Amino acid sequence: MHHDFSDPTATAELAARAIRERLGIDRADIGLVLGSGWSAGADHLGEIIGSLPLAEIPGFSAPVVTGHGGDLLAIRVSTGRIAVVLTGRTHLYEGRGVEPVVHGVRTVAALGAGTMVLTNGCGGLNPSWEPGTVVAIRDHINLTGTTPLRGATFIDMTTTWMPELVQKVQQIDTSIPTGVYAQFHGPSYETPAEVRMAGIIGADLVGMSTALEAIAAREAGLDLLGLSLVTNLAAGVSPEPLDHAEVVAAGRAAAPRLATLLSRIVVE
Ligand SMILES: Nc1nc2[nH]c(I)nc2c(=O)[nH]1
Repeated sequence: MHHDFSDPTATAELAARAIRERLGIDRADIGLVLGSGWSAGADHLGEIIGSLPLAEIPGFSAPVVTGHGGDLLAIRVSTGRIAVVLTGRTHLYEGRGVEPVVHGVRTVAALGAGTMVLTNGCGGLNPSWEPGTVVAIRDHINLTGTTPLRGATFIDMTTTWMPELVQKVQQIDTSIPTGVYAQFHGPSYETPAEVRMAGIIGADLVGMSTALEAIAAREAGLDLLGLSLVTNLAAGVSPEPLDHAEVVAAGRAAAPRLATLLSRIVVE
């Protein structure tokens, strides 16, 4: 499939055209990326208009993380708005460069959407945030050493994570705290020392996605909301070593609540 990112905007337009033609929609109002643990997030959003394997859309690839959907869904929510849902994402650690990582965000913008919801699974630094805790991202720290921006694109990042959308989430569910998300390159999890560093520089969450997508969303002028599912305590926060089975179990247990939360955010 098409993986020419010499002109990322043109590739996003190609992807948007393929989605319009194949799914019979002329635009989208909101885009969502479903990260680890959020796969049920699309279940109650509305009537599925159609779906496409990501690998069939220009610029996208099948996810390398098994168990992650790998489709793009178009859904008509009850208000008549169109949601485009990406049930998989490309991570920086796949070594394809930064453009494929943010291609989903740019494609959603090319479809005319005004809002982007990025969800992810992550490690938590706060010991009281048990696996299954949902945290609304209020700011991020990009520790990847790269960026999707090229040239003199000095964009302001002050309100990258739209405060009004964070407030909306907290009105929907007052138990949801806010936090600062730090993106590491991955694919290794952090060492305890790296987790301590992340805490010292102000992070509450550590992950391997989302910050680069947020930069692209800011560049595209999308209103952005980020929701993290704490699937594990970050390395060193608890004496237990990281256990992938625990990550999967925490995501599965939280799934019904996440689906309800997303549907209320999208519809209200
Ligand atoms: N970097 C990082 N990414 C993650 N993704 C998940 I799920 N848990 C973690 C974690 O503890 N650290």
